[in-house]
Amino acid sequence: MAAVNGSSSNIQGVPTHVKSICCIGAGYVGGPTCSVIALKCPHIKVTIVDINPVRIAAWNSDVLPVYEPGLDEVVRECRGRNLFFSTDVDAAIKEADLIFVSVNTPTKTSGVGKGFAADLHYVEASTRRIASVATSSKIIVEKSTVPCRTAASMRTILESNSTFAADGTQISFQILSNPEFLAEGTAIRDLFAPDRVLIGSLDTQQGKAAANALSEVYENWVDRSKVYQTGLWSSELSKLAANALLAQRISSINSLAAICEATGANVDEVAHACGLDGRIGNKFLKASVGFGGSCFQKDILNLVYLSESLGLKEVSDYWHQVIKMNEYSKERFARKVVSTLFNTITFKKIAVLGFAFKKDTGDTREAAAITLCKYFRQERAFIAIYDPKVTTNQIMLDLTEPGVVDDAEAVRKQVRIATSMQDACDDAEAVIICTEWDEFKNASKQEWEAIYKAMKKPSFLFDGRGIVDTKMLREVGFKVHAVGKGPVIVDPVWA
Ligand SMILES: NC(=O)c1ccc[n+]([C@@H]2O[C@H](COP(=O)([O-])OP(=O)(O)OC[C@H]3O[C@@H](n4cnc5c(N)ncnc54)[C@H](O)[C@@H]3O)[C@@H](O)[C@H]2O)c1
Ligand SMILES: O=c1ccn([C@@H]2O[C@H](COP(=O)(O)OP(=O)(O)O[C@H]3O[C@H](CO)[C@@H](O)[C@H](O)[C@H]3O)[C@@H](O)[C@H]2O)c(=O)[nH]1
Repeated sequence: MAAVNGSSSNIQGVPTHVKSICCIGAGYVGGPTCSVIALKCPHIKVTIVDINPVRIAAWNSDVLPVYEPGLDEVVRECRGRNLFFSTDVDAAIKEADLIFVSVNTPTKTSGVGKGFAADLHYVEASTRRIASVATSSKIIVEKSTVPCRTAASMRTILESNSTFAADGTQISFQILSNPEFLAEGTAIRDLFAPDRVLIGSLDTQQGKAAANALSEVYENWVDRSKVYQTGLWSSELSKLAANALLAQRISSINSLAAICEATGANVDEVAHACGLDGRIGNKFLKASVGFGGSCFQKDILNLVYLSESLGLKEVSDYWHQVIKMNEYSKERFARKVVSTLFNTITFKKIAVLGFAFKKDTGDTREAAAITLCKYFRQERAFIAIYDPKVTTNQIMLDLTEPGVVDDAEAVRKQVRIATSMQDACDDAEAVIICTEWDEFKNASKQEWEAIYKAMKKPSFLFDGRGIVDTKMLREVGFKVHAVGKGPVIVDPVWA
């Protein structure tokens, strides 16, 4: 293996051929994204750093902190070769000629913009760290999802604090926006073959040179035609816009699911019929209990806040409705469970299949299952949860109300973590499918028969993801409710 280190050439202080990359933030984005860069660019040294030593230790172990199909193989191939995970943030900053800032940007929980605006203090801390330790010119890349014009704040911080290199020349920073579009569960596939790579830069010679240097990194495996260079603000806004448009489709189909249930129409048929129109397209029209994940809600709230700050109240109200519809979908589903179980689930056992916000990830951020389980807890049900990837600790943490005395103990009494579908469903009155894991989707008729046999009668099944064969399950004996597919048939004479 050739040496991966070495200094790069530059145009007016902008590194033009990237040799060393630092990624600040070893999370769901920084870890997989920069591991794939290391795999595809063996001539570049990639160091992923984080202030969280537990996370870094996990990245250096056999059990990575992020579950993603294909990620283990990527990391195994490059780690120790040109991919390194470290807590030494300063050393990695100093060595790099390009730095990805890939830290978390959660919704603010206090202060101005509470509940809507993005909390940018992790981005600012990283930027200040770069400014204080850098001893050479660098390209700084916003990978985190940020509000429009964040790059301007970063630039001000960097320029106000920039120092001199060893040869006496002032060091300079070029800021790029390069939002990430990967979806969890398919991150490696998405990174290997992205629909597009978006790079925003200032419209200056140095800005363009920096954008070209980053483009050159991606062109090691992505066709140049897929790299789209724009202005900085368009790039920042495009990330929020893309997520808002995707989430809007889900809220739209979920609103139609409610109409389907009231009329007897089938939402899958409606989605298919609409999706056949090339202008509409068939993707992202799967009705569900509601969308989850760390991004959609956070980024739309960010867009709502941005619009309101700009005095665009109607625009802000418009996007806020996407979130409200999602909340309504989750609540409508939970209410359906209670009303179908004869208006009470107190002391009844409810089996919840799936806790992650989607399949093929262990991530539970904003998962619909959390909202449902909290609702069931308030109705004083006993809950048995099975998820193939989410840990017991994570589930207990997610269901415990912060600040409520003894709630952790109460959760332990009310919630049991099961080891299999069958284990969760034994003696239950109802099964609730919250995540579309293949294990649930592909369960055989015999498996469902065994589950049915072990449940209380009547046995109800609520499919929040539209994945099971409702006809087959009705043959087995279940009373089935699937989102957007008509009313629950409790008594066959009503059929
Ligand atoms: N999760 C996704 O699928 C996804 C996809 C696209 C974009 N994004 C965006 O990417 C960003 C990161 O998301 P994530 O899911 O990876 O978050 P994450 O919480 O999993 O990871 C962020 C990491 O940054 C670290 N960090 C925070 N401040 C730091 C600092 N000053 N120095 C070093 N490390 C620091 C944290 O310890 C954490 O490990 C967010 O802005 C998010 O909106 C996420
Ligand atoms: O037709 C659909 C598609 C998705 N979902 C749900 O929507 C949520 C989000 O799914 P998905 O978008 O596949 O996963 P994320 O990892 O949240 O990815 C989104 O958020 C990322 C973070 O910004 C972006 O990078 C991705 O492009 C964007 O798809 C999940 O709960 C899904 O179950 C539906 O209910 N119906």
